[in-house]
Amino acid sequence: PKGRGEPAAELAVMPVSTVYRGTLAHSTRDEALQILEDFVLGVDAEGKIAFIEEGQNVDSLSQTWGFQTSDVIQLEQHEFLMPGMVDTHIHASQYSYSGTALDLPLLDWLNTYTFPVESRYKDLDYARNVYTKVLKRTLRNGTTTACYFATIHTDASLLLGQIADDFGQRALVGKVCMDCNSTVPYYKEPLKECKDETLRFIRELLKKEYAHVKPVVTPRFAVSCSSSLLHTLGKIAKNNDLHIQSHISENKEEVKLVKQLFPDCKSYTDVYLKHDLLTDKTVMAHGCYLSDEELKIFHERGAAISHCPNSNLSLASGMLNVRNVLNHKVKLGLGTDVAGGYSPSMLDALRRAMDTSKVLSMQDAQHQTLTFEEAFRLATLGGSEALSLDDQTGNFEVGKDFDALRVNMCIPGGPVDMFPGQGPKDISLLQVNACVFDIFAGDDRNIAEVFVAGRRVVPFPDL
Ligand SMILES: Nc1nc2[nH]cnc2c(=O)[nH]1
Ligand SMILES: [Zn+2]
Repeated sequence: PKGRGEPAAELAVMPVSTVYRGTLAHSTRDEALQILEDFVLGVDAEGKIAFIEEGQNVDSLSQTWGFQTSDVIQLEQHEFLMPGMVDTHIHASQYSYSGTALDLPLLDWLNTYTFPVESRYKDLDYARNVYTKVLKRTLRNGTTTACYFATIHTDASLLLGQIADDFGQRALVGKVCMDCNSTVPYYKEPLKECKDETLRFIRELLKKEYAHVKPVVTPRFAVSCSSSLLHTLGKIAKNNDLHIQSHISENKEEVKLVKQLFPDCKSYTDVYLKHDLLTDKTVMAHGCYLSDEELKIFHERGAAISHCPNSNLSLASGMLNVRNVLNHKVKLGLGTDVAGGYSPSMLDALRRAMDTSKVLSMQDAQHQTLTFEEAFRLATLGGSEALSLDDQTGNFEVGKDFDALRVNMCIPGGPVDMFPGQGPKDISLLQVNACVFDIFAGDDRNIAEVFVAGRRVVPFPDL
């Protein structure tokens, strides 16, 4: 296979620009967490992974790929590289009030806090300030790919795309579509305007030809959208082969309301299915109350779920049974769902996913608890699969983009204490594993560098 021995012919002409040597931790199809001790990883001039080989081969690799062994970046024993994390569901516009306003259930929360705040993004200066901060905050926390909800405002949504490109994050950006809102009537668009503006958003964002920022068709959720709008958006996504994102079965009241609003549909899933919104490029947030039958439809369509455990707990919405979703072979990633979730950190999402699974285990002794390794996979490779971006990112594979975090568990003033061995030669595999597992207790202080497609995006350059 490529990257094991000789470079593939088509890669041979591409010189490597950076080579790392040390511990790599990532997920594969077969292994939730694979820890490769003393490996070398080469990144080519296009930011793609050129080779991944055992460290002892460094001399022959240097000849094959034309680099100096003295230029190899040696990671310390308390450092490792892991894939950048994929936030499959985050409301960039809600970052301005994250950490507050978590005292109401979903529908009241939307009406009381969310819609009034989102209406402010008509003001591009307001939008620029919040969107710049959310980009910096998520990147610093190791989110190399984010799937964003913006607001109903086209120009502010385009601005979010531009800021993501400026900072170098891989992003799907959605202009929010909603034509129903009886409680906060100033925050919606008439159907025709919503359609025209969505088309303008897609056209203008694609015209920019950003390397890693793409539009995603974004009906807010079935409650906020007429059947005509849902049909229109299904068609737009199909005609332009675009991603789709929305919310589904997050909260019991919401599920009840959707049943009333769409009496001809068999289930919440059926609403999206009937409107051509359930494709292999769809990611639906939450899904706490999906039936097994609905999960089967997700599997058949290749549609994904974004598990947002912080939000599910903070808004007391429900608990997704991740084990059941995985058993149905439905694509699954993690989302922060800022600001229903109070933390923009994917490490927090990883921890909350495990907490939720442990609560389910307390309630049902038969429940098979999610492991750290599985949660790690959901935060990285699982997320890239959920967004159908796993051909480009999600783990360390030759040919994929180098989206990576350089993690340092011994950062001065950091949140965890490490007790490493005496030196690189003495370190046992157990200690290497312990180092990787410590990221579970780590935070952004431990994320020393962040790379997207080979470009170093953290620490921030002076923009
Ligand atoms: N958590 C959450 N759920 C939603 N359902 C519809 N809109 C939203 C939102 O903004 N956040
Ligand atoms: Zn959401």
